[in-house]
Amino acid sequence: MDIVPDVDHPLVNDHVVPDVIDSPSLNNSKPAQTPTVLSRLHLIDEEQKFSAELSTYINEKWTLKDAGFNYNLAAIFGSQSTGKSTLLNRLFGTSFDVMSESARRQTTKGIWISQGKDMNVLIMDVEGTDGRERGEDQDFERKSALFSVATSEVLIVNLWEHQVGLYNGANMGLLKTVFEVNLQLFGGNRGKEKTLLLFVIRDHVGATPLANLSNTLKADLERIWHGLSKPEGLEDCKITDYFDFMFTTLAHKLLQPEKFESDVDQLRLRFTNPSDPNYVFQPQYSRRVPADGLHFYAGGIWDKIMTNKDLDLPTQQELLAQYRCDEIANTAFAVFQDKIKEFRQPIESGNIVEDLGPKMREIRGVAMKSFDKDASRYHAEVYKRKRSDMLTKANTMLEAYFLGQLKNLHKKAVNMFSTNLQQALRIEGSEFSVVVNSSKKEVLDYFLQGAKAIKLEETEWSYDEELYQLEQGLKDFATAQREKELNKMLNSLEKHLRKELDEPVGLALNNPGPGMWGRVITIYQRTVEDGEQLLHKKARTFDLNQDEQGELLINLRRQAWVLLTKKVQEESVDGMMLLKLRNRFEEKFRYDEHGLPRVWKPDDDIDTPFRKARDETVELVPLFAKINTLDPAKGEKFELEPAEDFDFDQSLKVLSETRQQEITTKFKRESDAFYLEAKRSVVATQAKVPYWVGVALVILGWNEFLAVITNPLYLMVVAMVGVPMIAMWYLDMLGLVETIAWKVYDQGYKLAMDKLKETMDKREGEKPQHQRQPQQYPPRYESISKDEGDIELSSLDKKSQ
Ligand SMILES: Nc1nc2c(ncn2[C@@H]2O[C@H](COP(=O)(O)OP(=O)(O)OP(=O)(O)O)[C@@H](O)[C@H]2O)c(=O)[nH]1
Repeated sequence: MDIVPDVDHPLVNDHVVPDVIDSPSLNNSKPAQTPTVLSRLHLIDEEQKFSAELSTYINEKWTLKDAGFNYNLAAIFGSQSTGKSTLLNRLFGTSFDVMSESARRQTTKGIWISQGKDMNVLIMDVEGTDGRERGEDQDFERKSALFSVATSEVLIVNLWEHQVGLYNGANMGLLKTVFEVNLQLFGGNRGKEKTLLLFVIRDHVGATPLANLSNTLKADLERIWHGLSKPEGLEDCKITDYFDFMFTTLAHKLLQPEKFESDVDQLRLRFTNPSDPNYVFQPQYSRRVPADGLHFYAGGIWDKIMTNKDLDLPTQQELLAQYRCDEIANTAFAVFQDKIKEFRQPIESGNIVEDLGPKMREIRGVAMKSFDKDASRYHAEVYKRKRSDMLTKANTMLEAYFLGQLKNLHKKAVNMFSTNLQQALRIEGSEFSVVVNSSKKEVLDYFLQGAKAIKLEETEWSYDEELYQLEQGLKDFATAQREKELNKMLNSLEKHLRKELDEPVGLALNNPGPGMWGRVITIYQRTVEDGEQLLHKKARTFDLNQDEQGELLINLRRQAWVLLTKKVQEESVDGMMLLKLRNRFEEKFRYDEHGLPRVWKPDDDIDTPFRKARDETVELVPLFAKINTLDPAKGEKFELEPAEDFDFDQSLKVLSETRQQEITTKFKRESDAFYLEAKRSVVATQAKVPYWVGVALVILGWNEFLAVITNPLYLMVVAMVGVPMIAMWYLDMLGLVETIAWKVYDQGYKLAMDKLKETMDKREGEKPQHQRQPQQYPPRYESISKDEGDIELSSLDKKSQ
């Protein structure tokens, strides 16, 4: 086999990642005792494909995920088989393939990358330049040079001592390529991003001092630089604008192995010890690519190189920053979203989340911190932009909760206002306007405090609109509440008015007479005065203005008046009127001037007092025709302002002409009963049967008497009819029986006549038209005159006799 491991290494198969390698110690030349896992990656293979595993290696195998900028990247260049891999393995403890001593063939193909042992340094072992294996095709050489310059801070140029000064050697061709691609990459950014070229001169036997060798190399480099065709505007640029140079030598590995080892140890310090005067990873060489973004950045660059597009590093760095910042933001945002989820349910169900402001602030802060930690390493402008995007996005999501909480605060404030108002108004003597103002202040303070607590910094959230809405809402609520309370007050005032009016007015009307309406108006005026005083007292409580007070007073007077007229109407329905008239009539007819009940004697004149009493009573009816509004106190007529739904004149009317007549008629009929009763009481005292009539009755009726008492049937009939008759006679109720009998007779007669008329109509209808006779009916009950209420006194006299 051609390929053998380095003399100090165990066997390493070509392109196979070893599991365990005994790496040399980095601090001294003795081999390390502990086996160490070191993984290398074929970053760009022979097919020029970029490995998709770089990210996995960085994050998992090399544990550089959180290294940020705290890592360095170097690449090694040089002709084939010049001990590049050997040097790297020695320097960094890596496990790159090394060619066997015997067969001088290319071992490194493409680009390999590995982490240095116990250090945050990544090393790229680049395929050696020679042209022998790839023929004259320098394509890959150029591509790999471009890739290495774009990504690495330090380029190690490996060459044998005897190659120094051979201007046309492979190394000089390589360096020319490096210079060209560097100009292509950083042409416009001169001085900003420099690359360090570290020349390692191998197999230095010591005949020519390093200073001479480096001067020769420098001269060659200058010459190459001058020979380059530079881009426009950069014709005068110097090589030192883009490169720093460092030169060192290593002893012959085979001839001076110990010296070789100690040289390597010294050289390693330049890579590992920042305080070393020749420390290579200086900040000016950094490509500013955080470790977690290297896979994207390097992949993007290789992609550009392969597609032969202009490779513009700043753009690449911006692209990287955009990609990574988005990735970082998404990760941070996922955690953020998960955390804020807990607010959703309570806010949507109308609750107020305690400490929402501090909680939102903390969750947002954690998300932004997590973003800042990783993203701040990237392109400053992009980072700033992405940070602002993320903040806006987070604020937008939180704003929904801010607004939701505001709404809930608003609702709660209104509820508090309502409860406070209700409670305060229940307290006796509390003034509405004072209660409203203090409650309003309290709930607005509550709302403002809650709203301020949830307004986060770096937002343009505003609660002004909600505050305005709340103020309006409270105002409307207070107005409605005031209206309600006012109505309540007016209702109780109405009750008060009714109480004040009802009884006195009823009394006044039950004692009808000329001064009746005067008394009623006096009662009304007194009630209104009382009501006005109450209203004035309440006006202060409700903060009523002059206009409102004036309107309420007008309403009060009208209301009292309506209540009064209602009472008058109630008192003047037929039943009440008849009662009033009957009472007055009884007073006059049944009682004497001393107020004692009258007992009529046979010689007494009943007709005259009856007529007088009835006429005087009937005279009262017209009094109820209309309310007389003459105020006795002022001596002038009282009047109320008319309104749309109130007609004062109409309200004065009590009894119409027709109703007056009806009531008069009804009353007259009722009074007849009193007259009859009076008459009957006189007849009863007159009806004394002579004694001989009794004797004659006994003698003449003896046989009949015996026939009756001996015949059970007769006896029963006599008992059934006679006993009730005797009882009624005894109780002086025969008059009533007589009245009923007459009524029954009258109704029976009417029914009979109607039936007869019906039969005759029927018969007449069956006859032909020319045979029909004009109808004649028997006269109705004769004793009822044309004016039904007026019973002829003569006929009444006849009947009573
Ligand atoms: N003379 C001498 N030979 C060395 C030195 N270092 C390594 N070699 C030998 O040089 C040969 C090539 O070594 P590699 O490390 O494979 O060289 P390379 O440059 O990586 O080779 P490619 O990857 O094929 O380009 C091996 O046989 C090594 O033993 C050295 O310092 N001096």
